Amino acid sequence: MFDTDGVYKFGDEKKKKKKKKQRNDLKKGTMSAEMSSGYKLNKKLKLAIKRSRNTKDDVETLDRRKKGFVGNKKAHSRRDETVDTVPNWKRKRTFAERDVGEEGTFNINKRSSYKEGRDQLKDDFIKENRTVKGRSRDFEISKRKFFSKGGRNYSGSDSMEDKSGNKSPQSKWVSSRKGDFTLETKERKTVKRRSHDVELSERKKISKGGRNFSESESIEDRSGNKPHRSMWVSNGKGDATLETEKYASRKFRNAAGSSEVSDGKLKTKGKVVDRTEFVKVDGGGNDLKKKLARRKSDSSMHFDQNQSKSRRYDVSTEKAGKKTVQDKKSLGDDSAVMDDQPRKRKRIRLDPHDISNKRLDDGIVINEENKEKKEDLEKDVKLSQNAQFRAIQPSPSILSFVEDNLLGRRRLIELRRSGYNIELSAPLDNIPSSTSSERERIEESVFRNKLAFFAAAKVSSSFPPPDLPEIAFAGRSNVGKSSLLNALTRQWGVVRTSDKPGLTQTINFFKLGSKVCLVDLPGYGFAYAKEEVKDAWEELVKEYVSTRVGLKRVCLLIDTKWGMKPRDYELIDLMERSQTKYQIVLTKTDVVFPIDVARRAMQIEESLKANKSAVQPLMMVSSKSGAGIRSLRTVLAKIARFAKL
Ligand SMILES: Nc1nc2c(ncn2[C@@H]2O[C@H](COP(=O)(O)OP(=O)(O)OP(=O)(O)O)[C@@H](O)[C@H]2O)c(=O)[nH]1
Ligand SMILES: [Mg+2]
Repeated sequence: MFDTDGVYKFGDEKKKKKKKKQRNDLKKGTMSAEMSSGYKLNKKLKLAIKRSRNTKDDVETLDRRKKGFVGNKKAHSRRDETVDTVPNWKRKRTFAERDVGEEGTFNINKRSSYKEGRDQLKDDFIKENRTVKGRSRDFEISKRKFFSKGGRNYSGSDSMEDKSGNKSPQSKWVSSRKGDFTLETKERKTVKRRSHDVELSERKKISKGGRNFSESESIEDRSGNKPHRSMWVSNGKGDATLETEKYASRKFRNAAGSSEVSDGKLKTKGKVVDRTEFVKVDGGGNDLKKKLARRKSDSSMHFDQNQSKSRRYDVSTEKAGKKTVQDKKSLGDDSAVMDDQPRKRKRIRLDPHDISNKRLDDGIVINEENKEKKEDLEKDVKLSQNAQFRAIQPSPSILSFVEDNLLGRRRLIELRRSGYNIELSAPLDNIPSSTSSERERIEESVFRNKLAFFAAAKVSSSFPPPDLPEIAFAGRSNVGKSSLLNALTRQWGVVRTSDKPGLTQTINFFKLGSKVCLVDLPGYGFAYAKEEVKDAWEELVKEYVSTRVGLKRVCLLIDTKWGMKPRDYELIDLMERSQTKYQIVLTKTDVVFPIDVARRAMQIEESLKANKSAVQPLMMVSSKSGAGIRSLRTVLAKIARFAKL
């Protein structure tokens, strides 16, 4: 037989007899199925070996091909397809065609040409078989190119499409390529039995996760073709194709035992994105490939998320263990999700079982609600305080006092209309309707005396002897105690002032002539000082106001804007207990409206109605504008005048 020529030349007589017996058994049909398949496979392998050795002897091969062109149209067409993929073949075929056309030697022998054509077909199969095993990278690439190029030329010519009933253009494209299916069949035959079974079981499990894979399997059964390509085709979507590519690459690795595929994209096995690029590159001019390329960017994010999954998938594929199946199962699920709802991948999918988001949101809502409620309550309290303050109706005496002394925030035009010289720094300290360009003299002679500092005490033991009646100025820090001393005496700079609370840290004694002593006390409450220091100040002040002999009056200064504070009440209680006379002096009245000055005065008077040591009337001053200063001088001058030690 021609197909055994060259094969049995290398064997001895025993082998020849054995082979002959096998051949006869095969012809008669007495050989077992297992022996038959082994015999056929062995024969093809030997043919392949021979052909690989004889690839360079061109003369005989050319003659065979020349006859094959004539005797077998299918072989001709097949060779025509593959010629594009192998440049050497193309060159040889062109030479052969030219010879055939010129010499006309192709109608020599019909039977021999038929045999030669069949031989050529088998050669093609074997060559392709070798390629699948990974021994020819170039042919692998060219085969892929051929697949991508030649598919559309045969569109609709395959009966498989009709059997499967798949109307998708992708299925047409693939199923129409009959040669592809044949190749796949050959590839699958060369795959090791074990890996083949594993792959089949894996594919079945993967197909359970996605509707499209199930459809593809049904198509396979009906068409009778290999499920691998059917999957690739019938999914009709880029994701399914990716799955197939992964599957194909795995199969190549398993079949050939080689991890080196010539395409650089395939070398990065674990990355599905790269395989997508591979499809994109190879599928030039195909709509499906364009879709894949378009959808690559959409699916890349999803793949990136599952990248670690894919890596595990590849590693575990080699092991073909239980975990591999689980991973593939999950991968199949993902692909099924992508196939079913590709657009939903763009959305941020919230896991309904993920309680963290839900609780977080709920918590935020609850907290916000609580915060809003608290804010509302606080606002209500504040509003109620403000409402209460606004609801205060000052007495006529207080209102008249405020208006007479131009207390509260006033415009310059008001001051001018009232007869004050607004050119002076403290016009309200001037005499109204005065024609003098200078300030009038202080009406109280006591306050015309020079103010002189003579003692400072941090502790009670440092207090100077009580030689003069004393008038002390107490109050919170920054309330304006030191400024009031300067305003009363018009001697600016004698007592140091600052906008920072806590400047006065000792009890400072100032003699005002020989009649009275003015005492500047350190403030209490907020101040830029350590807590223990402030506590010491407070204790010193309390000791002074409660024990100081010669203390005739304590001017308790209250900021008009803020009113009485708890520490003010503490000092008041102390002075009440020690029966120290004290008089409330509202300061900084120039920063609030006149009506609010009157309200604050009314409020404090009402709160101190029952206090026995509180001296009426409540005084209202502004060291800045000078409002109420004259009235306060008058009150304090009486003390100095009538005070006795
Ligand atoms: N607008 C306005 N500001 C004032 C008035 N009295 C004082 N000030 C300012 O309030 C700030 C504090 O004044 P001080 O006299 O130092 O207050 P203090 O009570 O002595 O403060 P301590 O010594 O820290 O306890 C200074 O910047 C003053 O200019 C006033 O009647 N009106
Ligand atoms: Mg001070």
